[in-house]
Amino acid sequence: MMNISASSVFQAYLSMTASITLFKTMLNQLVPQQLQVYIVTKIRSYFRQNSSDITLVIEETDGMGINEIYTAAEIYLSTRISPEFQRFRISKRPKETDVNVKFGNCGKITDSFEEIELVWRFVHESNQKNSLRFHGGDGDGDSSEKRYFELSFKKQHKERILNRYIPLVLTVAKSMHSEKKPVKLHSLASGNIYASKVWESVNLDHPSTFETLAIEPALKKTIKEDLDRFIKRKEFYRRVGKAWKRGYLLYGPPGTGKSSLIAAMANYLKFDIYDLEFSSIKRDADLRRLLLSTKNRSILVIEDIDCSVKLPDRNGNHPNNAANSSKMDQFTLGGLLNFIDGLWSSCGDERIIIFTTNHKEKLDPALLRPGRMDMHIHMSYLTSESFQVLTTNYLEISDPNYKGFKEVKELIQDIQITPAEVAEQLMKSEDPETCIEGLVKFLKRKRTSINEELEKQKDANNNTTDDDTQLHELKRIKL
Ligand SMILES: Nc1ncnc2c1ncn2[C@@H]1O[C@H](COP(=O)(O)OP(=O)(O)OP(=O)(O)O)[C@@H](O)[C@H]1O
Repeated sequence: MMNISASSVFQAYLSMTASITLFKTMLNQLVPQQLQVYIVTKIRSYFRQNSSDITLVIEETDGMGINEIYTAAEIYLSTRISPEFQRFRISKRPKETDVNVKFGNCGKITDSFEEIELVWRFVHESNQKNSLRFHGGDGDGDSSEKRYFELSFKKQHKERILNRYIPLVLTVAKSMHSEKKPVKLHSLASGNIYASKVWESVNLDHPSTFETLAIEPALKKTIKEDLDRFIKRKEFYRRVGKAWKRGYLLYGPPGTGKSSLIAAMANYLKFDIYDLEFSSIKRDADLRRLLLSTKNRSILVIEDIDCSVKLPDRNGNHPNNAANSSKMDQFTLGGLLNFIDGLWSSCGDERIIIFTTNHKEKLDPALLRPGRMDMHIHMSYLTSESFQVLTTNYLEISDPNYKGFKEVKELIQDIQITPAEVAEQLMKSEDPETCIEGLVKFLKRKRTSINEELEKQKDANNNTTDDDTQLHELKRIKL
């Protein structure tokens, strides 16, 4: 038996390392870089590729911009990482809840589709380091770097892969992406009044959800069902030839949760919000440009429609008599309505538009015409049931018989109080009992002041009626 000592193994290792180093140096000196890359690529593809196979190359960019298939593949393949992988890339953007895990040092990723075996590879070429390597790093953004996926499969499946598998990858990635993406709030960038307005966005940081919303449970259910139906009905809208959009009018006193409901809808659907402030728009042309730059799957919000701008009527008659101003610089109600009904909604998909107002009665009837706003939602004062939602959220108390609740509910029935007012009281202490005691006192004070005001009005009108029913009705008038 041959006796091999540790030192002889070590010597052999040293000489082999020296030979490899010498070979590499000679290769680098004698063979130009680009030729090296070419040779390595050829050798690699020779070993990898079977002649009956075909390989699709999906580059990160197509020379003009991001290649959507590349981005989709990255997202899609993150779900296909097998347990034997040893190297991963992880990332997390602000407001994202999950950590994104992508493959790193990638040998190959196998997938199957309709019993077709597919092999994905991720390739990262970097000319900067004179090397070609399989790599998963994000790199430093150097333009000499090239990243792409290779997708290999049997030639005969080419049509099925191109027509069915790739679209599937795109769809899966789209839904995964929209689930994870933070909801954005776009508003008009302020600045030079002469410059064109543009949208600027921040992450919507509004924690409101349907669970935290203190509104009548039946109304909540109706709104959620309406949204669900809207989202599912792409084919329906197409069939009946209507733009895939839905309009909601939210009306009710300040502090009843109109803005909170909008945020809850956006969080529920994962739709971005475009907050359109009318007062900063001067012409139809600006409105058109801004609306056309909104994205699909979004909610366009126009708050306080009754007071944001003095809307001219459909014939262009301005309330302040705009006889002097040319029609070109006017922002007209017609311009807005045409866009809601026409061009804007039909050149995009999954559009929601929401108007809010504290005074529905002041709105131009053209806005309220049937078919324009699909659903009118009345946001009303607090009820016993919605009070319970607030206590669950603010005090973490869901027991309907908790000390003091009975009294609060009786007072709520007697006077009109907004969720915002009660929410404020419930935040005054960390101790629930103290909060409820404070709320009872607040509601009693409010009731007293309402009664006093009513008495004053009665005296002023010389109204001596003792009719209790009338007094009760008067009590429901909000101060
Ligand atoms: N229905 C509600 N459910 C839960 N919280 C509410 C509700 N209504 C109001 N609030 C609380 O009051 C605050 C103000 O409410 P919000 O801005 O949504 O009311 P609004 O009706 O839009 O008022 P405005 O008409 O003045 O814009 C919210 O941040 C929220 O904390």
